[in-house]
Amino acid sequence: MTDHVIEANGLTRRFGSLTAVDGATFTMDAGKIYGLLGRNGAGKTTLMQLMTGQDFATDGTVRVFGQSPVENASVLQRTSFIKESQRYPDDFRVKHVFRSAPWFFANWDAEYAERLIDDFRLPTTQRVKKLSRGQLSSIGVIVGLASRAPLTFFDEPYLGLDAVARQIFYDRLLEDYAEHPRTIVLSTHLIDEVADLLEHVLVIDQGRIIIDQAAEDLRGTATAVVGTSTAVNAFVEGREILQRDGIGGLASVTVAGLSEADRAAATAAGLELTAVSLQQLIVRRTTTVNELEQSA
Ligand SMILES: Nc1ncnc2c1ncn2[C@@H]1O[C@H](COP(=O)(O)OP(=O)(O)OP(=O)(O)O)[C@@H](O)[C@H]1O
Repeated sequence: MTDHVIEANGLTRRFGSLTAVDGATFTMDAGKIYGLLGRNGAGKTTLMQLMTGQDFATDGTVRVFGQSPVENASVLQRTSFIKESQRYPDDFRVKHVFRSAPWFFANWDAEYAERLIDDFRLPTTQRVKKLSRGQLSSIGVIVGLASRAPLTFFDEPYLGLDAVARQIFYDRLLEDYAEHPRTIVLSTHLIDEVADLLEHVLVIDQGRIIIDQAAEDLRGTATAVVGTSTAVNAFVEGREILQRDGIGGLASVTVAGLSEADRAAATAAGLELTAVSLQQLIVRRTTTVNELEQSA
């Protein structure tokens, strides 16, 4: 027995000739915040639909709480999936969304939802279809937090949310997670904004999981080496290069995996080493050499 909340094995979803999710094998544990990151069309939403039983795998398996999620009430009652494209009945007002939420979520905390409604300044008597894009997103964020589901997915939850509302979301998420640990999967393009929240990162590119690593370890996997072109080029020779920039006689080259001895050697050679942000790292890992050259 393992305590994996999710176990995917060779999980694959094809749409005709397009493979949206391609042999994904990974696990997710209880009580961790995961980032599911990748470029547009990489397969993030499709993967989340497979994990929440809203779509069927073409090949491979996914087990959620040890079972298949498809039409499985015992799994789905423990899962909250907040989607950017969530639709509500036409005549629904904001308060109706929150009144109906306890039907779907066993752990729903109505008092907490009330507090979040105040934080996000949501007008409860307003019709949902009249809400602004950001207000609609705050409904999803509140439902995701107050549902306290043991497994919560946020798929791009903040379309239209302003910077203040996004910060409220991050703060509440961390506070509530500390009191009620659960598995949270955040899919987003705003990688730098959420970087400090994430404990583990899965990066999907063209349907394949290309990074599956603790965020802490991932941060140390790339370093920019800056200095004179001659010194930088000599140092990076034979290493895995993720990005190369330069101007005049100066160069900045991002390389993978430097040991302590490498770092000491770089410093001794008069080179400067700077950390690469999670966002920069992922951009570099999911950009082809051609695209990098074109953008240089
Ligand atoms: N129902 C479908 N029928 C055909 N193709 C689909 C379907 N759903 C998704 N796709 C395709 O599968 C690929 C992955 O799409 P998906 O929505 O999972 O990407 P994503 O990583 O969530 O992208 P984004 O960040 O832009 O939301 C895309 O090429 C998309 O066009």
